[in-house]
Amino acid sequence: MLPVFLGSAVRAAEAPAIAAAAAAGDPERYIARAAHGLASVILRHLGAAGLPAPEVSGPVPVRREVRVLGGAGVRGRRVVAWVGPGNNGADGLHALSLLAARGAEATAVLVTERHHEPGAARLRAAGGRVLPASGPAAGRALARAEILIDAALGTGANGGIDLPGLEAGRPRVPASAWRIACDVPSGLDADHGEADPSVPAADTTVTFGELKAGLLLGRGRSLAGELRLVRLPGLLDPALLGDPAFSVLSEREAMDSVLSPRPEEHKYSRGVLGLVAGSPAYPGAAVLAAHAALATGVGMLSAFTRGTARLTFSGAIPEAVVSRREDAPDGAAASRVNAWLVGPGLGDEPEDLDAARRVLATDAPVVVDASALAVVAPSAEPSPVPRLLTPHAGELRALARRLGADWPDPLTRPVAAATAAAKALCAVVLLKGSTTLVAAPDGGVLAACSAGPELAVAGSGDTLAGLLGALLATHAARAAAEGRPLDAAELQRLGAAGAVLHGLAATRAPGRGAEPLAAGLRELLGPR
Ligand SMILES: NC(=O)C1=CN([C@@H]2O[C@H](COP(=O)(O)OP(=O)(O)OC[C@H]3O[C@@H](n4cnc5c(N)ncnc54)[C@H](OP(=O)(O)O)[C@@H]3O)[C@@H](O)[C@H]2O)[C@@H](O)CC1
Ligand SMILES: Nc1ncnc2c1ncn2[C@@H]1O[C@H](COP(=O)(O)OP(=O)(O)O)[C@@H](O)[C@H]1O
Repeated sequence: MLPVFLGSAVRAAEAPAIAAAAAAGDPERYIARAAHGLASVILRHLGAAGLPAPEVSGPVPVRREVRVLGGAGVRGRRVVAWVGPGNNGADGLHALSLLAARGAEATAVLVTERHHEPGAARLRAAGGRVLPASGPAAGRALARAEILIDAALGTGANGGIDLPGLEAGRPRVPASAWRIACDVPSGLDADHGEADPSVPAADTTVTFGELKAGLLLGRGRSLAGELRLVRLPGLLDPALLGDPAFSVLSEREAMDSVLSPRPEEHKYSRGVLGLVAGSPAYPGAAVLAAHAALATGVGMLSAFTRGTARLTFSGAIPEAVVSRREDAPDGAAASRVNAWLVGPGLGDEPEDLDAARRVLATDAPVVVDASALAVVAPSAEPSPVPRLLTPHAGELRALARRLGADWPDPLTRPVAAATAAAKALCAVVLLKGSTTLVAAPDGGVLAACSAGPELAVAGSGDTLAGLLGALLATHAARAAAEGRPLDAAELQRLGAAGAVLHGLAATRAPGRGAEPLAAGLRELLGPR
């Protein structure tokens, strides 16, 4: 898991080391190291060697398009940096001088009058140019740029960007230029990912010290592009850094959460999922959830649906045992259920909501999705097995309204919103979005960043719900065999794993829309 911190926490945690370096007569110690990391990422991208490897992480487990420039080597490459007034600009100047020393045609475009003079002097000494943004030479350099480094503002940015040089230069950069942000795209809020329309988008962001939450939340997810982390050992004071805002689950960790059946297992020992879903108005959601559960791997699917949805469901999912809705959760077909999924296409008639309430009153693990969220009530006590709730931002807002809860807004403060809801409801709350956050009642948050916008289709949430139901059922069965219940931490991890797998499945799906996602999941997980 990769920890992610608020940008403001990283900024606070670097202050003592920076002050100490300055007091020791070495004020540029960390700037030089950050610049070395930035230049090294650019050189590697160009297939050029020349700098000893810094601590650069491999790609962060966040779904991105990686842009590759044609050609090889750095010699003669036209690299231009927007350079601002603070240390971010200083990083850019130092990185440019490293590239200039290796033969790049390096140009700093000063977007403010104030800038880091030693960095500018070093760039000139290495053969690079330093130009004011207002002059014609800067315009010409920008118009020919192959690589554009955004070093205008870093974590010291406050308010909207007011950098006339940046504003004027932006339209003149060729669309083909590789845009690389130094630490954060200029003007992006590094805590929450808020950004006004003036924030320039990057293809790649090279960030320093630790990953900043704003790069993964809100607009940051698309503005930051591919992420590279350059660690600067000794820079950050752990006491000031505090706990991560959240941690990103890797693909490997997600894949490892899927249990393979043991040779001696039978359908009941493997895990039975009780599916309370589908209604005459929404028969398809139950089918989508069922396909995803079967693709993830359950021993048996016991579905409880009503009206004409029963026929639709039986026809589509021949291996499921299909019962009447009123038989959940007490009928014979429910006796072996290890975990429940309630909600996809459930409907909101009184009988639908009654069924959801009955399932929530059991002490089996349950995924609560879609309209079943309407029966969730606050709880002072955790149930023996916590619930996994799967709202998107709109559903979480509706839940807060119904309960009269004063939770932060899930769109602008998703980490705080999911955490507040998890605490108030004593449940694991999986807040769906382009970055999906999974909060546990004890306050820890995990994140899944594998999803792309192709998941923004009706029915993809039903697929996620089925996937999550299968993970819960198989793990609950395994835990029961070991004589223990699933705890909140396990449920949270399974929630995050499911969200990561959902995003990965979309990359393997044979077509667009929600229906092919289950095939993508089968392809991803192989026979289980
Ligand atoms: N420190 C280190 O050794 C290390 C730090 N690192 C690097 O330092 C970066 C942080 O540097 P930083 O603290 O100097 O802040 P930075 O983001 O460059 O800008 C602040 C300047 O911009 C100005 N300004 C602010 N908002 C503005 C606006 N809206 N419109 C216009 N101007 C605005 C602001 O002016 P002020 O408002 O204070 O008058 C101030 O002059 C960090 O992101 C990383 O890249 C790495 O090298 C690792 C080691
Ligand atoms: N822009 C996006 N990028 C990545 N994932 C997305 C995006 N939009 C939606 N998703 C994912 O798609 C799913 C949509 O779920 P939901 O809104 O419940 O849809 P439905 O109920 O119609 O099936 C969620 O898992 C969400 O995280």
